[in-house]
This record gives sequence, C-alpha cells and structure tokens, in this order.
Amino acid sequence: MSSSVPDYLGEDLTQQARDFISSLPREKGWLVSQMYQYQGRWHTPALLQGILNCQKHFQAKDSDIILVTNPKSGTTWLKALVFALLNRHKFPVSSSSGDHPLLVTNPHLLVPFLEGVYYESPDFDFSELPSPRLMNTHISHFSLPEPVQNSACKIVYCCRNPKDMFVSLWHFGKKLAPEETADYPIEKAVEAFCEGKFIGGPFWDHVLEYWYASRENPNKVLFVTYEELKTQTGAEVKRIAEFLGCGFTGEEEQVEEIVKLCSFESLSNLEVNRQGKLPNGMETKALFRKGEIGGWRDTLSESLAEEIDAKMEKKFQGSGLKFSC
Ligand SMILES: Nc1ncnc2c1ncn2[C@@H]1O[C@H](COP(=O)(O)O)[C@@H](OP(=O)(O)O)[C@H]1O
Ligand SMILES: C[C@]12CC[C@@H]3c4ccc(OS(=O)(=O)O)cc4CC[C@H]3[C@@H]1CC[C@@H]2O
Repeated sequence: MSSSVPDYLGEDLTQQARDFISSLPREKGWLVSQMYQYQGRWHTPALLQGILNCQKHFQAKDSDIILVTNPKSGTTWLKALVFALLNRHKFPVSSSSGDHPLLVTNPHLLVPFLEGVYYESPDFDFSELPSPRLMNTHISHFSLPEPVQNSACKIVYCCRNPKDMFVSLWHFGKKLAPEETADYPIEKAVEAFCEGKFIGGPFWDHVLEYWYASRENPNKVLFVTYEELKTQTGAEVKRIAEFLGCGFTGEEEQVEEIVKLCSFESLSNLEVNRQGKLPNGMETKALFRKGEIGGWRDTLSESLAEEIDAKMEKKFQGSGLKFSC
C-alpha cells in the first residue's frame, strides 16, 4: 500500500469489534479486502469500529453542531466554512490578517471526524471541546447515536450530485491505494456504487434519510448542496448561520471574507494543505482536486453517466430532490 494510506484502511480492531463484525454480511471492498454491512450500510472494518464506539459512547449536548456528508461531497469545505462562521468574533477573517487558524491548519484538524476519532482514540474526551462543539460524520441518519437524535443539537447535511461525488471518490481512492485500485475497472465501481455496495452506501438512502429528516424537522436538520454552495456561497453561508442561530447582521464584508478564505483556490494553495499529512496518514493535498460542478464529464463515459442517472431517477422519484448537472 502507498505511504498516504489512511489508518482507516487498516484492520487494527479490538477483539470485541472483531467478534461482532464477523457476524455481519460481507463483500469484497474496492480498497479494503472486506466491507461489512451494518444497519443497511457498507463500511470498512475500521470506520465500522468507530461507528460502534460512537453509538455506544457519544454524549450529545444541545449546543452541538454536527456536519454530515457522504464521502467526497464537500466535507472539507463545509468544515472550513462553518468553523470560520462560528468563530468569526474570536478569529475575525480579514485579508490583511494572516493568523486565522484555517491559514495554518487543515479543516479536518479543526473539526473532529466522529467515527475516525472513535476508531483511532476511543477514549478521546469530546467534553473538552470548546462550546459549541463542531464535529462531522458520515453516519447515516438511522445510525446516528441516540443522544444526537434526542437532543436539540443541530445537523447540517451537505449533499453532492452523485456523478461528481462518485468521480471524486474514484480519483481519491486511486490516490490512497494506487496498487489496490490499478486493475479495478471503473465499470465495476459504477455498478457497485449503483447497487449501494460502496463505502457508506447506498448513497441514495443516505441522502434521502437526511432529506426527509430536514423536511420533517427543519429546525434540527438543514439540507444544503455542494452545487448551491458553489453557485451562491455567500447566500448559503448566511442561511447556515441563520439556522445555527448566529446569523450575520450588517456583516457583509465578513461573509465575503469567509467565502474567499474557504474557496477552493485559497484553501488548496495553502502550504498546510499542499504539503501536510493528517495524523491518520492521509496527505492533505488528496482532499483538493478540481472543486467543480460537472467535472464528472472527463472521467465517466456517456453510458456510465446514464447508469448513475437512471438509478438516481428511480431512487429520488417523488422525493422532490433533483440534480440538474
Ligand atoms: N474549498 C473547496 N471548495 C470547493 N470544493 C472543494 C473545496 N475543498 C475541497 N473541495 C472538493 O470537495 C471534494 C472532496 O470532498 P470531501 O471534502 O468530502 O472529501 C473534492 O472534489 P473533486 O474531487 O471533485 O475535486 C475537492 O476538490
Ligand atoms: C470517508 C473518507 C473518504 C473515503 C475513504 C475510503 C474510500 C474507499 C474505501 O474503500 S472500500 O471500502 O470501498 O473498499 C475505503 C476508504 C477508507 C477511508 C475513507 C475516508 C475516511 C475519511 C474520508 O472522508
């Protein structure tokens, strides 16, 4: 395996997790030898151990903010934007000051990844985080720890059009594990993605659960899309801030500065994101590729794109959810 392989591809599990996981349905993974199905979703062994620990130990606070995404749907960007907007009084964003945490720290180090932390350091003390605690997860709505469901904590869900998300994951996987992915045909990966047997999948169910939750409980779950974030970043940042109870009033300049600081061009060119490595072993530059809408066109053939579109049409039919790109 390459040197940038994150710990999450490993299988350094506790005996308890190993025993439990061994009873679950399994399938050969793309990057890992086995993926396991738990509560309807497919996971790597490491992230599954993290989810199990999180379900068992995480205690929510009413003031918590949890960012939820499918992998490769804008997690890094959303972490940066929400960190910047929540901390705008403590760390004002201005082009003239060079000491904002996001200028020297990768967003993943500022916002903990719940199942990742629960895998790597199961005894991590989340109560030490400053309030409001800002965290992220890829856990499905159904599998969220009970205290998250039962407390007043807020969830911001960001979804991306499935073709771009798939293509982003495809290239990311190739960077993470070039040897394991070299002979894996994209046709097979698209088929597995459409069948739902891909990391965190089925993608469709993940999106739909949060979509309906946001409609049933709009004060608890805010649904945003990568595409709207990209085309109207400032308006979406304001909408997120309103939802979180810290709306901008007469701070147009701050909004613009946050948008600029967190843009793809700005973050991807920072030294910390070009050269850094996360503690889990992942190179930070792997988190930034093109940052575009519709970039799938240079990777997916027409027939593969149609395969994903047909599945999306079928799954999202009647839900009110639509992606036009
Ligand atoms: N500041 C930013 N603005 C827009 N897109 C960003 C971004 N930072 C990262 N991305 C893009 O978001 C995707 C990664 O998602 P995640 O953070 O969930 O892993 C990648 O998409 P591409 O591979 O299509 O370029 C990456 O380039
Ligand atoms: C969740 C994650 C992005 C996806 C990374 C990943 C992708 C594909 C994998 O192979 S397989 O399960 O389909 O065989 C495994 C992984 C493991 C690490 C995943 C990353 C951890 C944090 C990123 O957001």
